[in-house]
Amino acid sequence: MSDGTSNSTHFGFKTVEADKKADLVAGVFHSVAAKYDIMNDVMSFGIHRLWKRFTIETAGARPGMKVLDLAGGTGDLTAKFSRLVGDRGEVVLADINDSMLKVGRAKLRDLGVVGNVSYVQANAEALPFPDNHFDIITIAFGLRNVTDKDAALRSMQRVLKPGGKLLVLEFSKPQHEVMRKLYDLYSFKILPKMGEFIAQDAGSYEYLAESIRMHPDQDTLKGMMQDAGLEQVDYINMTDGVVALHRGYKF
Ligand SMILES: C[S@@+](CC[C@H](N)C(=O)[O-])C[C@H]1O[C@@H](n2cnc3c(N)ncnc32)[C@H](O)[C@@H]1O
Repeated sequence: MSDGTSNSTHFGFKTVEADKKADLVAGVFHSVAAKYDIMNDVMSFGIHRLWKRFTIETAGARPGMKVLDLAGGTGDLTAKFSRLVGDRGEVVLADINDSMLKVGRAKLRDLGVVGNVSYVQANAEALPFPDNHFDIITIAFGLRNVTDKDAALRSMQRVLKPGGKLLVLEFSKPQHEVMRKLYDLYSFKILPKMGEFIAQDAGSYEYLAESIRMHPDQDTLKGMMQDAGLEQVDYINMTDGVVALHRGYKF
């Protein structure tokens, strides 16, 4: 999100020129791509699988639907959607980063997820799809990395079909002080050390912790989705609000 008064934005806790952020984010994901899946399991103690499972259940994908897994990375959601929409359906895994797309495509092929999945390198801020195209759009742990989040939400609203649903799964604000303190301790003291030990990359995991703190909280994101034209927007906190699933419709 630009700060509105200048051409600057946040990259974690740093203030950077808005047009530099995408390259900095690209550096992070080129660096973590190969170890992304193992790090997700280790860092979240496997809980990211439950957050994603709940997202899939909330999406309500049915045979024949068109689904966009935006910022889809290594394709955890795509794999599940592919089975749900079946041969008549279509899943597009879109991501700005070719390293993440390559890891995702190789993983899904190994899992036998082929036929109804396509891969597109795209920036969430300017989606290369027609208006009113998808029944469901998900963006999981992607939005906080996007420079212009408002433009991205407008772009998602544009490509959603009338009656379609947008789900934003993202880190958010823990609801209780005790949880906030524990979470800070974990994020700033332990997480970068795990990143160094497992992926030899403390910097990327420092960015992860910082980018989470800079991301809009539950109600701010809800307002941003409404401003982008989404309706009946609500959210569900998971793990005390460490993560929230926001849902909005286009009518
Ligand atoms: C933390 S990963 C999440 C991957 C996957 N959705 C998941 O939940 O495991 C964030 C992804 O967002 C992608 N990304 C960052 N900025 C983006 C943008 N502007 N447009 C599209 N994808 C973007 C990154 O390349 C990365 O693959």
